[in-house]
Amino acid sequence: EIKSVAIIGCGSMGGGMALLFAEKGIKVSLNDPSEQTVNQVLEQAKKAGVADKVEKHEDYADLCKSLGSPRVFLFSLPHGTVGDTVVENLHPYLEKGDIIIDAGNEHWLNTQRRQGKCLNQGVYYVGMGVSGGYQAARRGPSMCPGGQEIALEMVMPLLEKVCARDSKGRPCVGKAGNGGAGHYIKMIHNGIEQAMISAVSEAWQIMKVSLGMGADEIGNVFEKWAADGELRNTFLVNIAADICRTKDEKGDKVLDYVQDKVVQDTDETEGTGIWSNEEAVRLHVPSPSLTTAHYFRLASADRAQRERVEKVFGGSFPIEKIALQSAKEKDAFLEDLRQAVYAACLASYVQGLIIIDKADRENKWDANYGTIIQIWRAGCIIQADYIADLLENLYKNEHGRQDNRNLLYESRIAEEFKKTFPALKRVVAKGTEANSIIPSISASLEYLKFSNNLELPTRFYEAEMDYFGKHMFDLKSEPAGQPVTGKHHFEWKAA
Ligand SMILES: O=C(O)[C@H](O)[C@@H](O)[C@H](O)[C@H](O)COP(=O)(O)O
Repeated sequence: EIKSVAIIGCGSMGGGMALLFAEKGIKVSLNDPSEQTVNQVLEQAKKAGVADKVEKHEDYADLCKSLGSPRVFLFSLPHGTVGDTVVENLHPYLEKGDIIIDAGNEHWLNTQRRQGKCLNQGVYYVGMGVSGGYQAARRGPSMCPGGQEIALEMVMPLLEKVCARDSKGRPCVGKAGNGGAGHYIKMIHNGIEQAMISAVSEAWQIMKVSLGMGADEIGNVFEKWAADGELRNTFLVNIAADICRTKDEKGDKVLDYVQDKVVQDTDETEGTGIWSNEEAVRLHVPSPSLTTAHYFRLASADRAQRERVEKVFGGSFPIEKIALQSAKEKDAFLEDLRQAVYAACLASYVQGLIIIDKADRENKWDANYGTIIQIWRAGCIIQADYIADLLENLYKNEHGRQDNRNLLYESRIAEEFKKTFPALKRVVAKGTEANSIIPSISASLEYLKFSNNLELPTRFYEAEMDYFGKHMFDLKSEPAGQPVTGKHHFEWKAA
């Protein structure tokens, strides 16, 4: 049984997990290049009454000596080369059977590379997505470990001690799959997270600007949405109500002085938001809800550019009121808005899970979809009870499946989209009329429209590409899925 763990990287996530492990009786050895950061955790450990369980170690030799067997090292580090440097510096002190758990938002290819490298030394390397933000790291996060079966088997009891649990008390941790599956699935979680946050934010602005509602009234609507129905206990809707109501010590609404930009280093080329969308494109998975949300984030991040463009345009396109004649009409529109946000959230899940399925086939991770849904049931940012129930039932007996797991093939999913489609369309129609900014909600509508249509305007798209590029088209008469496609070209010239 694992009774001790070394935490390398004691920032908000690592520090939170250190205290959590200590509270569960695990002996914790801390290491972080910043003395101040380590001392902060030691201070918090004192306050939490677990000072006897937590100690700091400046060098790796000392850190390794402090651990019982099997020795477990948990990394909470920024993605990129830092992880390689730590593995390199730990290398001389590592022994056969040691286990490294990388709990950062690392790129799955880096994880797989390090898994291979460490295995040469008989050291196991688990790439684990940890979700729920710093609050969850302290009280019990959702965890998505992937890697060698034997290592997952060994660490699971430790992780189940500290993980989030769902409303039925079930642990939100499980074997996500082998290789880099754990970090890959967390990466896609973050892509879905961005799309859901975008949809909730778009709904917020429609209520605030186009319906002229006050912060408390909007907070009440979010609370109502999170209490029951398709958005019940959706984490991002739960916190949306809090955000609308949060006041500072002077009694001012904090949201009122938050700048409208999602912080993103404009020269940042890494990060789960970027990678998840690169994967969508690379694997040919149409994921407009995810990708649009990411572009929206990028556009927001470069405020200076927006200010300059606003000047060139002589102002932005004014967001207008949505004319609603009565309280009854307003309630009906708010209900449409609720369904539209739900449809955008479900579309994000569907797109994300199709990406995971394609990558899983490519990398033979033997990902377990029932487990993925259980991991996302609580403690994580995309937690959404109704969607989890829906998918849990679908994935009940998923093992041994042959065909690809495209959730759009599921009649149960089709029913949900058909049910919400009219409301989603009305919101996009009224929102577009009022110049509301609804990139993810409208992208989700387009996604539903082009995903089941057999007369797409892409016929003309292909004709244009064949006209100038000899792109070779299929014939309408040829059944879809023909082994060889694109056999026909025509020398287009107006007769
Ligand atoms: O589950 C979580 O706790 C979040 O998904 C977290 O891991 C995520 O990375 C940041 O919220 C996004 O931040 P950036 O996209 O700015 O890295």
